[in-house]
Amino acid sequence: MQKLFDEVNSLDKRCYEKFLLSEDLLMEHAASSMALYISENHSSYKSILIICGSGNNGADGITLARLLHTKFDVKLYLFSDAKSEMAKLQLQRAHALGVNVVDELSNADVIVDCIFGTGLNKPLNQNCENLINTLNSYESIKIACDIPSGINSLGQVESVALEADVTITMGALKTSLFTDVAKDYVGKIVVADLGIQRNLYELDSNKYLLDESDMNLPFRNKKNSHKGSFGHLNVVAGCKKGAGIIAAKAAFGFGAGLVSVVCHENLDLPYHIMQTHFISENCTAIAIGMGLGKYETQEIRRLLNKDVAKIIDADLFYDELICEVLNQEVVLTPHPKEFVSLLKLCAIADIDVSELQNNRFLYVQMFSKKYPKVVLLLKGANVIISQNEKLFVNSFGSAVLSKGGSGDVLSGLVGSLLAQGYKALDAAITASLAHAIASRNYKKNNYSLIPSHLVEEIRKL
Ligand SMILES: NC(=O)C1=CN([C@@H]2O[C@H](COP(=O)(O)OP(=O)(O)OC[C@H]3O[C@@H](n4cnc5c(N)ncnc54)[C@H](O)[C@@H]3O)[C@@H](O)[C@H]2O)[C@@H](O)CC1
Ligand SMILES: Nc1ncnc2c1ncn2[C@@H]1O[C@H](COP(=O)(O)OP(=O)(O)O)[C@@H](O)[C@H]1O
Ligand SMILES: [K+]
Repeated sequence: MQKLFDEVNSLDKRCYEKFLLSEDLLMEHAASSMALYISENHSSYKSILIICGSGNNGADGITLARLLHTKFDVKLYLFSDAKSEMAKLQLQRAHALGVNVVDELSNADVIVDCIFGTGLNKPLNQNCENLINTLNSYESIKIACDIPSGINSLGQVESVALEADVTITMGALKTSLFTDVAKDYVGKIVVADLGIQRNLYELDSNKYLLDESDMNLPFRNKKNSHKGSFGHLNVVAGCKKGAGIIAAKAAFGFGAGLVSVVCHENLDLPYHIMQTHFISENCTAIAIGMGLGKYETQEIRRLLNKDVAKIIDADLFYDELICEVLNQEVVLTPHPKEFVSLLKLCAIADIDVSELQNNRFLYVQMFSKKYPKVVLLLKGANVIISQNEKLFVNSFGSAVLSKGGSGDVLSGLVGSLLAQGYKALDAAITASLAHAIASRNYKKNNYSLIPSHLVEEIRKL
C-alpha cells in the first residue's frame, strides 16, 4: 500500500529546512519527471501545448516547456501573468532560451494542464471555466500537472475540471485525487520524483491507497484439512431472498468450507449450499442485512449479539438495532445512502448524500473515531475502508460494478473470509480488492456483468 496525504506543503517545507533542498531544485526535478514521462510515453507525438497559471503549478509548466523545448514543438500559453517568485524566475529562463510563448490556444498532440495545483482556493471564474471547457473539447492526450485544474484540496469539483488521461502528481499521492468525484478527471496517476526518495519525502499518514499486493487470497497451505477447517458461514436471507443467495454463492466460491442460508421459508438453492431455519451450531460467521426487509426485532437482536464474526449490510443501516453492535469488531458495508442513515442513527451527522460524497473521508474519519473497533467499508467509485482511524482506499473498481447484486457478492466475500478466520479488517480489505480486481478481469463490455459473472471471475483470481 502507498501513503496518501491531505496536504504536501508541510512535506515540501521539510525538504527545504531539513534536507536543504531548495524550491528551485524540487521544481526542476518535478518538471524533469514530467519531461521524462512525456518523452518515454509520447515520443511519437510532435506538438505539446503547456497551459500555465500564475502560481507554482504554472511555474512547473514553464520549467517543463524549457526542458522539452526543441525536442518537441512546444507552445507555452500563459493563462495569467506569472505571480509567484518561482514562476517569474522560470519565465526569465524560458525567455532566455527562446521558448515559444503563444497568445492563442491551439490544439496539439499533447496538452499539459498547469493552471492550478494545490493552490486552488476559490471558485473558478468564467474565463477559467471557458478555458478548461475548451481544453476538455480537444482530442489531445491530456496530462495534468499535480492535480487536474478545477479539483480542490478536498477533491471536490465545484463547476468544471480538466479531464486528464494522466495526472503526474508531485512527490506523493494526495487524498484529493481519490474522491469518487475525482475519478472521472484524474485518469492514470503517476507520482513524480522530486529528487528525494519517496520514503524520505513522506512522513507518517493515517491514509493509504491499497495495491493489488495487499490482497491476501485464502489459499490453502495445509494438506491435512477438511471442510470444517474453513469455517461455516450463515447468510441470513430476508424478503428479497436473491440477495442472500447471491452472497452465499459468492462466499462458497471464495473458500468457506460450508455455507448455509438461514431462512424460514424453503428456498431453491444450489445443492452445495445448505438451508437452515436457525443459526447453525458450528457457525463461524454471519452475513446479515442484504435483502432483509421486514423482520422480527428480537430475532435479529439475538443474531447480532451472537459471539461470532459478522458482516452487516443494507437494510440494517436503517434500523436503530445497528447501534447495538457498534462496540463490536463487526464489518459494516454501507453504500452512501445507507451510510447517511447510519450517521444519523448514531448521532454523528444529519446530512444528505451529496454532502457525504463531497466529504467522504471526513465522515468516515468521524465514524471511525467514535467507533474504533468497527471496520467500515463505505462503497463507491473509490471504496474507503476504515478501522481505528486508519483509512484504506480501494480504487480498482469501475462502473462495471454499478449493478444490483454487486454489493451482495461483496458481503458474501467478506463473510467467507470472516468464516475462515480472517480478522475483520483483513477480510474487508481482501474481499474488496478481490471484488474490484475480478471485475476488471471481466472482458466482455462494461455494461453486461451480472453477479454470477463476477463470482466466476473471483474464482479465477
Ligand atoms: N513548493 C514546492 O516545493 C513545489 C511546488 N510544486 C508545485 O506548486 C503547486 C502549488 O503552487 P501554488 O501554491 O503557487 O498554487 P497554484 O499554482 O496551484 O495556484 C495558486 C495561484 O492561483 C491563484 N488562484 C487560486 N485559485 C484561483 C481561482 N479559482 N481563480 C483564479 N486564481 C486562483 C492563487 O491566488 C495563486 O496565485 C503544486 O501544485 C505543484 O504543482 C512543485 O513544483 C513541486 C515543488
Ligand atoms: N462506478 C463504480 N466504480 C467502482 N465500484 C463500483 C461502482 N459502482 C458500484 N460499485 C461497487 O459495486 C457495489 C455495489 O453495491 P450496492 O450498491 O450495495 O449494490 P447491491 O446492494 O444491489 O448489491 C459496491 O461494492 C460498490 O463499491
Ligand atoms: K494542474
